[in-house]
Amino acid sequence: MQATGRAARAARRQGSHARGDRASPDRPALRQLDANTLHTRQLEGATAPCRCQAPTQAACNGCEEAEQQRHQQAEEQAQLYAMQQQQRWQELTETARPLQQPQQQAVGQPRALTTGPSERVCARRAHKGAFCFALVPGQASGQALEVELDCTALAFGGQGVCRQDSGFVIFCNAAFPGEKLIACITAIKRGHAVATKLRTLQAHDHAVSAPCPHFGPCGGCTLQNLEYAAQLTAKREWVVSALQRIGGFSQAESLVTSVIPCRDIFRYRNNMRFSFGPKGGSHFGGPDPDTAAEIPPPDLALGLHPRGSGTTVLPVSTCHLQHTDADKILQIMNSWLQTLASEPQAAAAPASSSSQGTLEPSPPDAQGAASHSKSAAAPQPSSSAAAQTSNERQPRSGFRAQRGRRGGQRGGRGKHGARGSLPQNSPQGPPQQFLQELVMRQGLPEGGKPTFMVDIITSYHAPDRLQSVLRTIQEQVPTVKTLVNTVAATPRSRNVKTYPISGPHFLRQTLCGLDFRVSPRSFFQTNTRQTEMLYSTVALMAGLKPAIDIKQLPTGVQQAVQQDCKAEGNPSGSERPVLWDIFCGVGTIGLSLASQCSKVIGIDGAGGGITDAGLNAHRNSIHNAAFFQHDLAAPNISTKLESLPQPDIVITDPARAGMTPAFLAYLRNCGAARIVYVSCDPSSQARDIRQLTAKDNGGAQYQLMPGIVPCDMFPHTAHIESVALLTKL
Ligand SMILES: C[S@@+](CC[C@H](N)C(=O)[O-])C[C@H]1O[C@@H](n2cnc3c(N)ncnc32)[C@H](O)[C@@H]1O
Repeated sequence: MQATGRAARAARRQGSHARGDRASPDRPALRQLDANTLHTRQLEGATAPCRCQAPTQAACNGCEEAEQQRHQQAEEQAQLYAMQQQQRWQELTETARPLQQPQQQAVGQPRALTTGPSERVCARRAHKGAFCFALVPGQASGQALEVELDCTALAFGGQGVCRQDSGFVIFCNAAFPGEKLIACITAIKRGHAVATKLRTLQAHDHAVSAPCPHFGPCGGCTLQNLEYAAQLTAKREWVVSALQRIGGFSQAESLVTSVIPCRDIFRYRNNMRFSFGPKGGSHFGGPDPDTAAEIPPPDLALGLHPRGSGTTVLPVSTCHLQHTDADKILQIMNSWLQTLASEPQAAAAPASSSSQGTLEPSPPDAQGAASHSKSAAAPQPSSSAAAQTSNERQPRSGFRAQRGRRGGQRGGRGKHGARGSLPQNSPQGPPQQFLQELVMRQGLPEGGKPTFMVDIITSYHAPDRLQSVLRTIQEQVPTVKTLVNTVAATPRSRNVKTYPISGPHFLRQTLCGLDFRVSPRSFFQTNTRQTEMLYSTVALMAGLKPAIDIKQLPTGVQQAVQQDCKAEGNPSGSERPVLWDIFCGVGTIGLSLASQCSKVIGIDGAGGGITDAGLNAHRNSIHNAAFFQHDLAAPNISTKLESLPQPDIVITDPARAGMTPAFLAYLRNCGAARIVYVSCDPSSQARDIRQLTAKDNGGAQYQLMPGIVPCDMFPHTAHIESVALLTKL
């Protein structure tokens, strides 16, 4: 079993080889591949991007093999868990008693545990990378275990940590330090159990009332009822703890500064993604998502996923993290949805979907008068090559509102979801099969007056069906300057096209004194103002001048980045360093520092972002920056980058997964004097730092400098950004 597990892990780490290519993954044919050539694979009824390097689906066989090994390993693990469960169960039942009446609480009704062929269900869920709900052999149907817990800490991800006298840990949702509560055990895992809060016996130490009416059931904010100062304390602790546990830095407590707080803790998000889906409050006590297809189709709702469910949608009328104008748009969309529900199906579905959008352009303004007048008549798809969505690195929460694989009627590929083909002019179906997501992005052009881009994501192109609601939005919310319609066969589809409907086909953002354009599916940091704090910290760690007055940073952070990091002066010794902006998005970090560098090289896997980055250099008259599209997770990445000028400073800002071992090995050899590591996941950051600082790991060894700076980009959510400086020994 161990050998199988190792093989599967190795296959996953390295990516698989194309047929007949096992011995030579660096063959020239493969070197030409880039992110556009990535294909998808089919796993458990859902399409997922395949990370292997085969040029086509047909050429790929390794990933399939690795998946089979992963399945086998998961099954073996599930059997092991089943044995361990019995033992854990006894430990838990000492303090537990059967739940008499399942109770409906704000946090959700406990899921009834059922007797059944638990091994089969366990194995099935384990395949998907998730664990089973505790289906314990011998437990009577409808019974769950109620336990009294004391919460002592908040774990990364926002779960309350409740330690039993024996030391056994139960993670409980919606539990906060200092709180005494009653909870229901929902899963027992290898070293811990998972519980759902039923009711509070004694409030937690820093309780405040949450202003949002959807707080509780909504899966978006999880910390809104925790005082902001306590949120910051917990977030700093997550960074410290990851460095200790995963990075192996026992003195981490003294390495991490206080958190840079966010000035505006509400209405700070410039990007919100709401889902259309079957209406649901809480997953617990509701239908099993795996068997949802067997129950009658629920009502269609627009909102965020409730806590604990990735398949149903909690209807929301407001979100306190977005601008009030975005609330208005949300309400217009919700009213429209109600009218659709009350209309007979035929009325909602015009006979032909082939006509083009005929929406009246919004009144011309300084920003987009020209494109307003022509785009509605002849919508042209934007590039379908971009591999990333605008939300690529957003927190895994209600905000990243993606439907699950089998979410009732609209999950899976469905009839329009044939691999590789994007449905056009499909026969009209019910709204459930048409509407996928509503994305609202807020721009901040020079002058500081917000503008909005509204993107309705549908499973096929039928602009007539959106015309009435888009017209209402334009009439009632004048700050909406851009309307687009993205067509994606499935929510996770990579084969997508964005059709402009009205207004300029991009958003404008002012950041660090520069003017950026951001296309509908390009990444941009979600908290624009706080991004200036983040980038200024990055600049100081790189030994460069920040865009803001350093006095805006907390005193502890100022001291750390100026003194402890000895960030004054240029580390490379050369007058103007060569700076690499790795995972550069639309080029924001590199371009904001370009005036202090001899060259800026930006690299990202998303073609759309790279195109924007080039245009951004041009619109800001920056001539010493160049941007390249490369998949930095490719095993042969070093050969693709060898022709670029060597960096003095590397700024790396990967997505949540962090960097691959192959790319980390490349970084150790790239010769940079400094690596500034920006991350939105302390765990993957700590893991990668461990790789870069390890002795005898090949290439140069880096040392982690004191003054790791957490920066709160996402108040009220269980997410934290952190910036670390590594210098070459
Ligand atoms: C967190 S964003 C950072 C963007 C940018 N630094 C910023 O501050 O706006 C992460 C970026 O990594 C890119 N990315 C994710 N996986 C990648 C891969 N395998 N290869 C190259 N780029 C990747 C995404 O396209 C995205 O732009």
